[in-house]
Amino acid sequence: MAGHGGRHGHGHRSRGVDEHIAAIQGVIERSRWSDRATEEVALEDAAGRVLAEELTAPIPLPRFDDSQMDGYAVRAADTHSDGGQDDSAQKESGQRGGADPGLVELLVAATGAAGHEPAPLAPGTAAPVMTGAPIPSGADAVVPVEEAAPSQFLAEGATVRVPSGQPSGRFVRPAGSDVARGGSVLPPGMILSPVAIGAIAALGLQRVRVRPRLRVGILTTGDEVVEPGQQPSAAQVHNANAALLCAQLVRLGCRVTAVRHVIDDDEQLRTLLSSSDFEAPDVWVSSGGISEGAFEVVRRVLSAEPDSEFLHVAMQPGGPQGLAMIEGTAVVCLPGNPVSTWVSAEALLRPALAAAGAGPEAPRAITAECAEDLERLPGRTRIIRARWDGHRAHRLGGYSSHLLASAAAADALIVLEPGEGPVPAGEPVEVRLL
Ligand SMILES: Nc1nc2c(c(=O)[nH]1)N[C@H]1C(S)=C(S)[C@@H](COP(=O)(O)OP(=O)(O)OC[C@H]3O[C@@H](n4cnc5c(N)ncnc54)[C@H](O)[C@@H]3O)O[C@H]1N2
Ligand code: MOO
Repeated sequence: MAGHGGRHGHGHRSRGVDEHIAAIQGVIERSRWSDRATEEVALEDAAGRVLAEELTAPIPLPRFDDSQMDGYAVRAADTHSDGGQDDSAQKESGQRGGADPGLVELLVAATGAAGHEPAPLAPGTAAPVMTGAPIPSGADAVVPVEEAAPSQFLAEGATVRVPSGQPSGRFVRPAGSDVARGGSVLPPGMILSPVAIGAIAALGLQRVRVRPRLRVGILTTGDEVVEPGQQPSAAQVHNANAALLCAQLVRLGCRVTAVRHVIDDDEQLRTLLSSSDFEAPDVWVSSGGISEGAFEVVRRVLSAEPDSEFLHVAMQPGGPQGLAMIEGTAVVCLPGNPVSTWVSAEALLRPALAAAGAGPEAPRAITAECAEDLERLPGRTRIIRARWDGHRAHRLGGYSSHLLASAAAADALIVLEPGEGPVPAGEPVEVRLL
Protein backbone atom coordinates (compact mmCIF):
# COMPACT_ATOMS: atom_id res chain seq x y z
CA MET A 1 0.00 0.00 0.00
CA ALA A 2 1.47 3.35 -0.92
CA GLY A 3 -0.51 6.37 0.30
CA HIS A 4 1.18 9.66 -0.30
CA GLY A 5 2.49 11.75 2.50
CA GLY A 6 2.05 15.49 2.36
CA ARG A 7 0.25 18.23 4.18
CA HIS A 8 -3.07 17.64 5.81
CA GLY A 9 -5.16 20.26 7.62
CA HIS A 10 -4.62 21.20 11.25
CA GLY A 11 -0.90 21.93 10.74
CA HIS A 12 -0.16 18.21 11.12
CA ARG A 13 2.54 16.41 9.26
CA SER A 14 1.03 13.80 6.97
CA ARG A 15 2.81 10.62 6.07
CA GLY A 16 2.25 7.71 3.71
CA VAL A 17 0.93 4.40 4.96
CA ASP A 18 4.10 2.41 4.26
CA GLU A 19 6.20 5.06 5.92
CA HIS A 20 4.12 4.84 9.08
CA ILE A 21 4.28 1.04 9.09
CA ALA A 22 8.07 1.37 8.98
CA ALA A 23 7.94 3.90 11.83
CA ILE A 24 5.89 1.49 14.00
CA GLN A 25 8.32 -1.30 13.12
CA GLY A 26 11.10 1.05 14.24
CA VAL A 27 9.66 1.65 17.71
CA ILE A 28 8.94 -2.05 18.21
CA GLU A 29 12.51 -2.90 17.25
CA ARG A 30 13.84 -0.25 19.63
CA SER A 31 11.64 -1.50 22.48
CA ARG A 32 12.85 -3.88 25.18
CA TRP A 33 11.35 -6.72 23.17
CA SER A 34 14.46 -6.74 20.97
CA ASP A 35 16.71 -7.33 23.97
CA ARG A 36 14.78 -10.27 25.30
CA ALA A 37 16.23 -13.72 24.71
CA THR A 38 14.73 -16.20 22.29
CA GLU A 39 12.99 -19.11 23.98
CA GLU A 40 12.70 -22.82 23.38
CA VAL A 41 9.14 -24.16 23.39
CA ALA A 42 7.66 -27.63 23.17
CA LEU A 43 6.06 -28.38 19.82
CA GLU A 44 2.59 -28.42 21.39
CA ASP A 45 3.10 -24.77 22.35
CA ALA A 46 4.75 -23.73 19.10
CA ALA A 47 1.77 -23.05 16.80
CA GLY A 48 1.80 -19.44 15.61
CA ARG A 49 5.17 -18.64 17.17
CA VAL A 50 7.94 -17.07 15.10
CA LEU A 51 10.98 -19.24 14.39
CA ALA A 52 14.08 -17.60 15.88
CA GLU A 53 16.77 -19.26 13.78
CA GLU A 54 17.10 -21.27 10.62
CA LEU A 55 15.86 -24.80 11.14
CA THR A 56 18.18 -27.39 9.59
CA ALA A 57 17.62 -31.12 9.43
CA PRO A 58 19.53 -33.11 12.07
CA ILE A 59 18.63 -36.26 10.13
CA PRO A 60 17.78 -36.90 6.50
CA LEU A 61 14.15 -37.39 5.48
CA PRO A 62 13.24 -40.04 4.54
CA ARG A 63 15.71 -41.43 7.05
CA PHE A 64 16.28 -44.60 4.96
CA ASP A 65 15.34 -45.78 1.46
CA ASP A 66 11.76 -46.95 1.85
CA SER A 67 8.93 -48.28 -0.24
CA GLN A 68 6.29 -46.03 -1.78
CA MET A 69 3.96 -48.97 -2.37
CA ASP A 70 2.77 -52.19 -0.86
CA GLY A 71 4.46 -54.66 -3.19
CA TYR A 72 7.49 -56.82 -3.87
CA ALA A 73 11.01 -55.42 -3.44
CA VAL A 74 13.17 -56.77 -6.25
CA ARG A 75 16.56 -56.40 -7.79
CA ALA A 76 15.61 -54.60 -11.02
CA ALA A 77 18.38 -56.41 -12.87
CA ASP A 78 16.70 -59.75 -12.07
CA THR A 79 13.71 -58.63 -14.16
CA HIS A 80 15.77 -57.81 -17.25
CA SER A 81 16.13 -60.55 -19.88
CA ASP A 82 19.70 -59.39 -20.61
CA GLY A 83 20.39 -59.85 -16.92
CA GLY A 84 21.31 -56.28 -16.04
CA GLN A 85 20.80 -53.19 -18.27
CA ASP A 86 17.95 -50.85 -17.40
CA ASP A 87 15.80 -49.53 -20.12
CA SER A 88 16.48 -45.84 -19.50
CA ALA A 89 13.11 -44.85 -20.95
CA GLN A 90 11.48 -46.75 -18.10
CA LYS A 91 13.67 -45.39 -15.40
CA GLU A 92 11.38 -42.78 -13.94
CA SER A 93 10.02 -43.75 -10.56
CA GLY A 94 6.36 -44.53 -10.58
CA GLN A 95 6.16 -45.35 -14.30
CA ARG A 96 4.80 -48.61 -15.49
CA GLY A 97 7.28 -51.25 -16.47
CA GLY A 98 7.10 -50.68 -20.23
CA ALA A 99 6.02 -52.65 -23.27
CA ASP A 100 7.68 -55.95 -22.41
CA PRO A 101 4.75 -58.25 -21.79
CA GLY A 102 6.91 -60.96 -20.31
CA LEU A 103 6.85 -62.06 -16.71
CA VAL A 104 9.83 -63.06 -14.61
CA GLU A 105 9.62 -65.69 -11.87
CA LEU A 106 11.15 -64.88 -8.50
CA LEU A 107 11.32 -66.79 -5.23
CA VAL A 108 9.36 -65.08 -2.41
CA ALA A 109 11.61 -63.96 0.49
CA ALA A 110 10.62 -62.96 4.05
CA THR A 111 8.13 -60.06 4.40
CA GLY A 112 9.34 -56.55 5.30
CA ALA A 113 6.80 -54.64 7.39
CA ALA A 114 6.98 -50.92 8.16
CA GLY A 115 8.92 -50.53 11.42
CA HIS A 116 11.04 -53.65 10.97
CA GLU A 117 14.52 -54.03 9.56
CA PRO A 118 14.56 -56.35 6.58
CA ALA A 119 17.13 -59.03 5.75
CA PRO A 120 19.27 -58.39 2.63
CA LEU A 121 17.59 -59.53 -0.59
CA ALA A 122 19.28 -62.49 -2.26
CA PRO A 123 19.50 -62.49 -6.09
CA GLY A 124 16.49 -64.07 -7.78
CA THR A 125 14.14 -63.32 -4.91
CA ALA A 126 11.33 -60.81 -4.21
CA ALA A 127 10.50 -59.64 -0.68
CA PRO A 128 6.99 -58.45 0.20
CA VAL A 129 7.36 -54.86 1.49
CA MET A 130 4.73 -52.53 2.85
CA THR A 131 4.52 -48.79 2.23
CA GLY A 132 7.11 -47.02 4.38
CA ALA A 133 9.13 -50.18 5.11
CA PRO A 134 12.87 -50.08 4.46
CA ILE A 135 13.99 -51.44 1.10
CA PRO A 136 16.09 -54.54 1.81
CA SER A 137 19.71 -54.05 0.89
CA GLY A 138 20.28 -55.40 -2.60
CA ALA A 139 16.77 -54.46 -3.76
CA ASP A 140 16.35 -51.31 -5.87
CA ALA A 141 12.75 -51.39 -7.10
CA VAL A 142 9.27 -52.18 -5.84
CA VAL A 143 6.61 -53.90 -7.93
CA PRO A 144 3.13 -52.96 -6.62
CA VAL A 145 1.33 -56.09 -5.45
CA GLU A 146 -1.50 -55.55 -7.94
CA GLU A 147 1.01 -55.96 -10.83
CA ALA A 148 2.31 -59.30 -9.52
CA ALA A 149 0.89 -62.66 -10.54
CA PRO A 150 -0.88 -63.68 -8.48
CA SER A 151 -1.68 -60.15 -7.23
CA GLN A 152 -1.32 -60.98 -3.57
CA PHE A 153 1.37 -61.50 -0.98
CA LEU A 154 2.67 -65.07 -0.99
CA ALA A 155 4.40 -66.92 1.81
CA GLU A 156 8.18 -67.19 1.94
CA GLY A 157 9.39 -69.91 -0.46
CA ALA A 158 6.52 -69.58 -2.96
CA THR A 159 7.07 -68.39 -6.52
CA VAL A 160 5.74 -65.02 -7.74
CA ARG A 161 5.84 -63.59 -11.25
CA VAL A 162 6.46 -59.90 -11.88
CA PRO A 163 6.56 -57.95 -15.15
CA SER A 164 10.01 -57.99 -16.69
CA GLY A 165 12.05 -54.84 -17.32
CA GLN A 166 11.51 -53.10 -13.94
CA PRO A 167 13.41 -49.78 -13.84
CA SER A 168 15.88 -49.37 -11.00
CA GLY A 169 14.50 -46.94 -8.41
CA ARG A 170 10.87 -47.60 -9.22
CA PHE A 171 8.66 -46.81 -6.18
CA VAL A 172 11.72 -46.37 -3.96
CA ARG A 173 11.77 -43.18 -1.84
CA PRO A 174 15.50 -42.53 -1.41
CA ALA A 175 16.90 -41.43 1.95
CA GLY A 176 17.35 -37.64 2.01
CA SER A 177 15.14 -37.03 -1.03
CA ASP A 178 12.85 -34.75 1.05
CA VAL A 179 15.71 -33.08 2.92
CA ALA A 180 19.34 -34.15 3.31
CA ARG A 181 21.03 -34.16 6.72
CA GLY A 182 22.02 -30.55 7.42
CA GLY A 183 19.67 -29.22 4.75
CA SER A 184 17.59 -26.10 5.37
CA VAL A 185 13.94 -26.72 6.24
CA LEU A 186 12.63 -23.32 7.43
CA PRO A 187 14.18 -19.85 7.41
CA PRO A 188 14.24 -17.69 10.56
CA GLY A 189 11.15 -15.53 10.94
CA MET A 190 8.75 -18.20 9.71
CA ILE A 191 5.47 -18.55 11.52
CA LEU A 192 5.16 -22.06 12.83
CA SER A 193 2.13 -23.47 11.03
CA PRO A 194 0.72 -26.96 11.56
CA VAL A 195 2.63 -28.30 8.55
CA ALA A 196 5.88 -26.69 9.80
CA ILE A 197 5.37 -28.24 13.22
CA GLY A 198 4.73 -31.63 11.60
CA ALA A 199 8.00 -31.35 9.68
CA ILE A 200 9.90 -30.44 12.86
CA ALA A 201 8.42 -33.47 14.63
CA ALA A 202 9.35 -35.68 11.66
CA LEU A 203 12.94 -34.52 12.17
CA GLY A 204 12.77 -35.97 15.68
CA LEU A 205 12.84 -32.61 17.48
CA GLN A 206 10.66 -32.04 20.55
CA ARG A 207 11.38 -28.36 21.01
CA VAL A 208 11.97 -25.38 18.78
CA ARG A 209 13.61 -21.99 19.34
CA VAL A 210 11.24 -19.06 18.85
CA ARG A 211 11.30 -15.30 19.23
CA PRO A 212 9.84 -13.97 22.46
CA ARG A 213 6.19 -13.08 22.35
CA LEU A 214 5.58 -9.36 22.25
CA ARG A 215 4.17 -8.23 25.62
CA VAL A 216 1.46 -5.74 24.95
CA GLY A 217 -0.43 -3.39 27.23
CA ILE A 218 -3.77 -2.16 25.97
CA LEU A 219 -4.76 1.33 26.95
CA THR A 220 -8.12 2.91 26.26
CA THR A 221 -8.96 6.50 27.12
CA GLY A 222 -11.81 8.89 27.63
CA ASP A 223 -14.22 10.13 30.30
CA GLU A 224 -17.09 8.93 28.12
CA VAL A 225 -16.08 5.27 28.12
CA VAL A 226 -17.47 2.67 30.56
CA GLU A 227 -16.86 -1.06 30.57
CA PRO A 228 -19.36 -3.51 29.06
CA GLY A 229 -21.72 -4.61 31.82
CA GLN A 230 -21.69 -1.16 33.42
CA GLN A 231 -24.55 1.29 33.11
CA PRO A 232 -23.48 4.24 30.96
CA SER A 233 -24.75 7.72 31.74
CA ALA A 234 -26.63 9.60 29.02
CA ALA A 235 -23.34 10.74 27.49
CA GLN A 236 -21.29 7.56 27.85
CA VAL A 237 -20.51 4.62 25.57
CA HIS A 238 -19.26 1.11 26.24
CA ASN A 239 -15.60 0.30 25.82
CA ALA A 240 -15.40 -1.49 22.50
CA ASN A 241 -11.73 -0.90 21.80
CA ALA A 242 -10.22 -2.75 24.77
CA ALA A 243 -11.97 -5.99 23.81
CA LEU A 244 -11.30 -5.40 20.12
CA LEU A 245 -7.58 -4.76 20.56
CA CYS A 246 -7.20 -7.56 23.05
CA ALA A 247 -8.72 -10.08 20.62
CA GLN A 248 -6.68 -8.71 17.76
CA LEU A 249 -3.34 -8.75 19.56
CA VAL A 250 -3.88 -12.23 20.96
CA ARG A 251 -4.63 -13.35 17.42
CA LEU A 252 -1.37 -11.78 16.31
CA GLY A 253 0.51 -13.90 18.83
CA CYS A 254 1.10 -11.17 21.43
CA ARG A 255 0.81 -11.66 25.18
CA VAL A 256 -1.47 -9.05 26.68
CA THR A 257 0.00 -8.18 30.08
CA ALA A 258 -2.33 -5.31 31.01
CA VAL A 259 -5.64 -3.89 29.84
CA ARG A 260 -6.27 -0.48 31.39
CA HIS A 261 -8.58 2.46 30.89
CA VAL A 262 -7.74 6.02 31.89
CA ILE A 263 -10.06 8.98 31.93
CA ASP A 264 -8.98 12.25 30.34
CA ASP A 265 -6.61 13.02 33.17
CA ASP A 266 -2.91 13.52 32.52
CA GLU A 267 -1.84 12.44 35.97
CA GLN A 268 -3.77 9.19 35.75
CA LEU A 269 -2.07 8.35 32.45
CA ARG A 270 1.41 9.24 33.75
CA THR A 271 0.84 7.07 36.81
CA LEU A 272 -0.25 4.17 34.66
CA LEU A 273 2.72 4.45 32.31
CA SER A 274 5.15 4.28 35.22
CA SER A 275 3.20 1.63 37.15
CA SER A 276 4.83 -1.64 38.13
CA ASP A 277 1.56 -3.34 39.10
CA PHE A 278 1.88 -5.60 36.06
CA GLU A 279 4.57 -7.08 33.85
CA ALA A 280 6.04 -4.16 31.90
CA PRO A 281 4.76 -4.27 28.32
CA ASP A 282 7.16 -4.01 25.41
CA VAL A 283 4.50 -2.00 23.64
CA TRP A 284 1.46 -0.08 24.77
CA VAL A 285 -1.25 0.09 22.14
CA SER A 286 -3.59 2.93 22.96
CA SER A 287 -6.85 4.11 21.47
CA GLY A 288 -8.26 7.62 21.49
CA GLY A 289 -7.10 10.91 22.86
CA ILE A 290 -4.84 11.92 19.98
CA SER A 291 -6.67 14.25 17.61
CA GLU A 292 -7.73 17.89 17.89
CA GLY A 293 -10.11 17.91 20.83
CA ALA A 294 -9.74 19.83 24.05
CA PHE A 295 -9.09 16.69 26.15
CA GLU A 296 -6.57 14.63 24.15
CA VAL A 297 -4.88 12.97 27.09
CA VAL A 298 -2.57 10.63 25.19
CA ARG A 299 -1.29 13.31 22.92
CA ARG A 300 -0.83 15.83 25.73
CA VAL A 301 1.11 13.50 27.98
CA LEU A 302 3.22 11.81 25.33
CA SER A 303 4.04 14.93 23.33
CA ALA A 304 6.25 15.85 26.26
CA GLU A 305 8.41 12.79 25.55
CA PRO A 306 11.44 13.62 23.39
CA ASP A 307 10.91 10.57 21.20
CA SER A 308 7.26 11.07 20.22
CA GLU A 309 5.30 12.20 17.20
CA PHE A 310 1.65 12.85 16.48
CA LEU A 311 0.65 13.15 12.86
CA HIS A 312 -1.79 12.22 10.15
CA VAL A 313 -1.32 9.13 8.03
CA ALA A 314 -2.73 9.41 4.53
CA MET A 315 -5.47 6.86 5.06
CA GLN A 316 -9.11 6.75 6.05
CA PRO A 317 -10.14 5.53 8.55
CA GLY A 318 -7.15 5.78 10.81
CA GLY A 319 -5.86 9.21 9.88
CA PRO A 320 -4.68 10.49 13.27
CA GLN A 321 -1.77 8.43 14.62
CA GLY A 322 0.94 8.75 17.24
CA LEU A 323 4.13 7.03 18.36
CA ALA A 324 6.32 7.38 21.42
CA MET A 325 9.13 5.63 23.30
CA ILE A 326 9.28 5.73 27.08
CA GLU A 327 12.26 3.96 28.61
CA GLY A 328 12.20 0.92 26.39
CA THR A 329 8.43 0.79 26.06
CA ALA A 330 7.05 1.68 22.66
CA VAL A 331 3.66 3.38 22.58
CA VAL A 332 1.60 2.97 19.43
CA CYS A 333 -1.27 5.44 19.63
CA LEU A 334 -4.29 4.61 17.51
CA PRO A 335 -7.33 6.81 16.95
CA GLY A 336 -10.37 6.22 19.14
CA ASN A 337 -13.21 5.73 16.68
CA PRO A 338 -13.64 1.95 16.93
CA VAL A 339 -13.42 1.22 13.20
CA SER A 340 -10.35 3.47 13.05
CA THR A 341 -8.81 1.55 15.92
CA TRP A 342 -9.49 -1.76 14.22
CA VAL A 343 -8.40 -0.70 10.73
CA SER A 344 -5.24 0.90 12.18
CA ALA A 345 -4.44 -2.34 13.97
CA GLU A 346 -5.01 -4.39 10.80
CA ALA A 347 -3.44 -2.08 8.24
CA LEU A 348 -0.58 -0.50 10.23
CA LEU A 349 0.23 -2.45 13.38
CA ARG A 350 -0.11 -5.92 11.90
CA PRO A 351 2.27 -5.36 8.96
CA ALA A 352 4.68 -3.59 11.32
CA LEU A 353 4.70 -6.57 13.71
CA ALA A 354 5.26 -8.91 10.78
CA ALA A 355 8.12 -6.77 9.45
CA ALA A 356 9.74 -6.67 12.91
CA GLY A 357 9.42 -10.47 13.20
CA ALA A 358 7.13 -10.04 16.19
CA GLY A 359 3.96 -11.39 14.61
CA PRO A 360 2.50 -13.37 11.75
CA GLU A 361 2.54 -12.27 8.13
CA ALA A 362 0.33 -9.42 7.06
CA PRO A 363 -2.93 -10.63 5.48
CA ARG A 364 -2.88 -11.95 1.94
CA ALA A 365 -3.77 -9.40 -0.69
CA ILE A 366 -5.58 -10.53 -3.79
CA THR A 367 -7.15 -8.68 -6.67
CA ALA A 368 -10.88 -9.29 -6.95
CA GLU A 369 -14.11 -7.60 -7.90
CA CYS A 370 -15.87 -5.25 -5.56
CA ALA A 371 -19.58 -5.98 -5.33
CA GLU A 372 -20.68 -2.37 -4.84
CA ASP A 373 -19.75 1.03 -6.25
CA LEU A 374 -16.91 2.58 -4.22
CA GLU A 375 -15.45 6.06 -4.04
CA ARG A 376 -11.72 6.86 -3.98
CA LEU A 377 -10.28 9.59 -1.78
CA PRO A 378 -7.86 12.18 -3.15
CA GLY A 379 -4.50 11.95 -1.41
CA ARG A 380 -5.53 9.20 1.00
CA THR A 381 -5.71 5.43 0.91
CA ARG A 382 -9.24 4.36 1.63
CA ILE A 383 -9.65 1.14 3.57
CA ILE A 384 -13.10 -0.36 3.38
CA ARG A 385 -14.52 -3.04 5.65
CA ALA A 386 -15.83 -5.93 3.58
CA ARG A 387 -17.06 -9.48 3.51
CA TRP A 388 -15.50 -11.91 1.05
CA ASP A 389 -17.84 -14.44 -0.61
CA GLY A 390 -15.11 -16.38 -2.38
CA HIS A 391 -15.45 -14.32 -5.57
CA ARG A 392 -16.25 -10.75 -4.70
CA ALA A 393 -15.75 -8.37 -1.79
CA HIS A 394 -18.93 -6.83 -0.41
CA ARG A 395 -18.66 -3.51 1.34
CA LEU A 396 -20.24 -3.48 4.80
CA GLY A 397 -22.03 -0.30 5.86
CA GLY A 398 -20.76 3.21 5.22
CA TYR A 399 -17.32 4.75 5.31
CA SER A 400 -17.59 6.43 8.72
CA SER A 401 -15.43 5.13 11.48
CA HIS A 402 -18.09 4.93 14.18
CA LEU A 403 -20.01 2.18 12.28
CA LEU A 404 -18.71 -0.75 14.29
CA ALA A 405 -21.87 -2.85 14.28
CA SER A 406 -22.10 -2.58 10.49
CA ALA A 407 -18.48 -3.76 10.29
CA ALA A 408 -18.90 -6.65 12.72
CA ALA A 409 -19.13 -9.35 10.02
CA ALA A 410 -16.05 -8.12 8.15
CA ASP A 411 -13.44 -10.69 7.16
CA ALA A 412 -11.69 -8.61 4.53
CA LEU A 413 -10.54 -5.09 3.78
CA ILE A 414 -10.77 -3.42 0.40
CA VAL A 415 -7.83 -1.08 -0.17
CA LEU A 416 -8.30 1.78 -2.64
CA GLU A 417 -5.17 3.69 -3.49
CA PRO A 418 -5.50 7.49 -3.34
CA GLY A 419 -7.29 8.92 -6.33
CA GLU A 420 -10.34 10.66 -7.63
CA GLY A 421 -13.73 9.40 -8.60
CA PRO A 422 -15.80 6.26 -8.42
CA VAL A 423 -14.79 2.63 -8.66
CA PRO A 424 -17.84 0.95 -10.21
CA ALA A 425 -19.11 -2.42 -8.93
CA GLY A 426 -17.36 -5.26 -10.76
CA GLU A 427 -14.00 -3.44 -11.00
CA PRO A 428 -10.93 -5.32 -9.75
CA VAL A 429 -9.68 -3.94 -6.40
CA GLU A 430 -7.13 -4.97 -3.79
CA VAL A 431 -8.77 -7.22 -1.20
CA ARG A 432 -6.98 -8.30 1.95
CA LEU A 433 -8.29 -11.49 3.45
CA LEU A 434 -8.00 -11.18 7.21
N1 LIG B 1 -11.10 18.76 14.59
C1 LIG B 1 -10.82 17.51 14.29
N2 LIG B 1 -11.52 16.54 14.85
C2 LIG B 1 -11.27 15.25 14.56
C3 LIG B 1 -10.26 14.93 13.63
C4 LIG B 1 -9.52 15.97 13.07
O1 LIG B 1 -8.63 15.76 12.25
N3 LIG B 1 -9.83 17.26 13.45
N4 LIG B 1 -10.06 13.64 13.30
C5 LIG B 1 -11.21 12.77 13.42
C6 LIG B 1 -10.80 11.40 13.23
S1 LIG B 1 -10.53 10.96 11.64
C7 LIG B 1 -10.74 10.50 14.22
S2 LIG B 1 -10.43 8.87 13.88
C8 LIG B 1 -10.94 10.88 15.60
C9 LIG B 1 -9.77 10.40 16.44
O2 LIG B 1 -9.88 10.96 17.68
P1 LIG B 1 -9.13 10.44 18.94
O3 LIG B 1 -8.16 9.41 18.60
O4 LIG B 1 -8.65 11.59 19.69
O5 LIG B 1 -10.29 9.68 19.71
P2 LIG B 1 -11.33 10.22 20.75
O6 LIG B 1 -11.64 11.62 20.43
O7 LIG B 1 -10.88 9.88 22.07
O8 LIG B 1 -12.58 9.33 20.37
C10 LIG B 1 -13.13 9.34 19.09
C11 LIG B 1 -14.43 8.56 19.09
O9 LIG B 1 -14.20 7.24 19.46
C12 LIG B 1 -14.94 6.89 20.61
N5 LIG B 1 -14.12 6.02 21.45
C13 LIG B 1 -12.93 6.33 22.00
N6 LIG B 1 -12.48 5.31 22.73
C14 LIG B 1 -13.40 4.35 22.66
C15 LIG B 1 -13.50 3.04 23.20
N7 LIG B 1 -12.52 2.55 23.98
N8 LIG B 1 -14.56 2.29 22.91
C16 LIG B 1 -15.57 2.81 22.14
N9 LIG B 1 -15.53 4.03 21.58
C17 LIG B 1 -14.46 4.79 21.84
C18 LIG B 1 -15.22 8.18 21.27
O10 LIG B 1 -16.30 8.10 22.12
C19 LIG B 1 -15.44 9.08 20.09
O11 LIG B 1 -16.72 8.91 19.57
O12 LIG B 1 -11.04 12.26 15.76
C20 LIG B 1 -11.87 12.90 14.78
N10 LIG B 1 -12.01 14.26 15.14
O1 MOO C 1 -9.47 8.57 10.28
MO1 MOO C 1 -10.78 8.74 11.38
O2 MOO C 1 -9.89 7.41 11.64
O3 MOO C 1 -11.62 8.73 9.85
O4 MOO C 1 -12.29 8.14 11.60
